Amino acid sequence: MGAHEVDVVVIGLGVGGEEVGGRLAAAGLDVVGIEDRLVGGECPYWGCVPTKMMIRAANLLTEARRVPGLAGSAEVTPDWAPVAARIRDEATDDWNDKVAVDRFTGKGGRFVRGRGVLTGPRRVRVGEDEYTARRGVVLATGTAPVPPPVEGLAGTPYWTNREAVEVRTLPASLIILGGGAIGVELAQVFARFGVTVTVVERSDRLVAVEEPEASDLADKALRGDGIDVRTGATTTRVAYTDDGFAVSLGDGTTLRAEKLLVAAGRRAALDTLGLDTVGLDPSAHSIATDAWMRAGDGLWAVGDVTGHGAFTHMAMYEADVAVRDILGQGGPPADYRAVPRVTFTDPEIGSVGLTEKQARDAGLAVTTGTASIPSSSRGWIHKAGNDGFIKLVAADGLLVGATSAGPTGGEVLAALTVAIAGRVPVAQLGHMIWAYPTFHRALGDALRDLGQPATA
Ligand SMILES: Cc1cc2nc3c(=O)[nH]c(=O)nc-3n(C[C@H](O)[C@H](O)[C@H](O)COP(=O)(O)OP(=O)(O)OC[C@H]3O[C@@H](n4cnc5c(N)ncnc54)[C@H](O)[C@@H]3O)c2cc1C
Ligand SMILES: NC(=O)c1ccc[n+]([C@@H]2O[C@H](COP(=O)([O-])OP(=O)(O)OC[C@H]3O[C@@H](n4cnc5c(N)ncnc54)[C@H](O)[C@@H]3O)[C@@H](O)[C@H]2O)c1
Repeated sequence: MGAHEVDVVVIGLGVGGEEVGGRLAAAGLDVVGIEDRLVGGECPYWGCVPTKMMIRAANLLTEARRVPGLAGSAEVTPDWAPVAARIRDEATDDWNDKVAVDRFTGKGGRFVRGRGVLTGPRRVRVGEDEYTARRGVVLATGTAPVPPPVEGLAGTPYWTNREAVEVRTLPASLIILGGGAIGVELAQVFARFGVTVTVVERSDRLVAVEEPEASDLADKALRGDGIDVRTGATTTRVAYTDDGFAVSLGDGTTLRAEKLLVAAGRRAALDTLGLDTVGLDPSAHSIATDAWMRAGDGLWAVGDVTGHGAFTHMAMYEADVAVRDILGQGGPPADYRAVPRVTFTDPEIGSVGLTEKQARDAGLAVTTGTASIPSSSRGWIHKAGNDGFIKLVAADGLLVGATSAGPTGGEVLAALTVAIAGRVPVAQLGHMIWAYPTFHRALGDALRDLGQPATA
């Protein structure tokens, strides 16, 4: 057992922890970074990066299928092998983090592979070693999938996003429990590669955290890909035999498939972190932080564990705030008014800030404006695959939320994010020049619908 004194200990070197640890080490602090799995975290190995490679491949297939009527003919033969190879060779190094560990130690950080546990204020144990951190400890331990409490599910070989990303040979059929971001993105990927997919969603709509119009669009898109979408569905039982999975629903239906993917939400695993030793609640859903990501004296938390939105850009943002606080560099504290998020279905669903309902529930005097992408100039030109819309939510002359769905919905979202973050008056947005014929020019239509005299 060794006792060590350092400046900062970072527990969890995923997206947020690697950013904090690397930057503090590069600034000259004595930093120990602890990671029990792979440095880089969920995003590069089982999350954003490989799933977006899968989506890129699936969308290529669909674009080729849209050739007839627009550009001739195309014969499309899906093959998962190049996708599986790309995930192994280009994204994950076959789930080896040597490059990431070297990146961290190259900045001067000291790396420890193991499970870090708080043992008191500014104190962390990993294996036989105990670290005292002069400046403090940063918690960046992310989230893990939560299997729903469905009879028979535990103990079956169901997939999480891990197995879905690692698959080499596609199953013939797949049931997905959960129609949130993971569920809808992966449903479309596998369906486009020829897998028979059923999505079972407990609430009455897909991507239920988004605007109802976005849920309708996702529903239409998934059904258009031949996916069997069951919303408002209660899963009562799961059984597994050599023939595969049988999922019983509350309406008496039994669904069968070769594989079952559970994408029913994720949660921070806080109960084994030793939070009680620093006066925090180990049974909490997330770690409460102030605007400088402080969770206590000499204690910071960043990324998924803070519960501000499980996104890589959020982990990076909060990492930056924490680093500036630890180094005493000042600058703006965390501001969550303009958090963008993109569900990478085809069409992409981007959103920022509040939904209409959230804004009304907050007591704001809300007005909305919408525009249809297929009726915009660019949408009409685009034709096949042009579905989408823009919805603006305004109050007191400012945008407080927006959704941008369409072929490049996530990219169009950038303008709306700037407008909300920069508090650009909607009157000013109405007089802006939007390039013709871009997808983002439909913002002018939505502003007109909002009552702004947008340039025609
Ligand atoms: C399938 C999928 C697709 C996604 N797609 C997107 C996307 O397109 N865009 C987007 O913005 N976000 C996406 N996300 C979310 C994104 O991956 C996360 O928001 C991001 O990884 C959060 O970073 P983090 O540092 O908070 O946590 P993580 O990346 O989860 O890292 C936490 C790390 O802490 C380690 N750890 C935990 N406990 C301990 C301990 N006690 N000791 C030592 N180490 C510990 C873990 O092993 C892990 O490596 C996706 C997620 C999934 C699952
Ligand atoms: N593009 C992106 O940015 C992206 C992509 C994937 C994941 N993520 C992040 O990862 C997080 C986790 O993703 P997720 O999709 O697992 O969670 P989620 O919380 O977004 O969605 C889970 C869904 O499962 C449903 N559900 C829960 N229990 C169920 C049950 N028993 N039967 C049927 N449905 C059930 C919920 O109603 C919900 O709609 C997301 O919230 C997101 O922040 C982001």
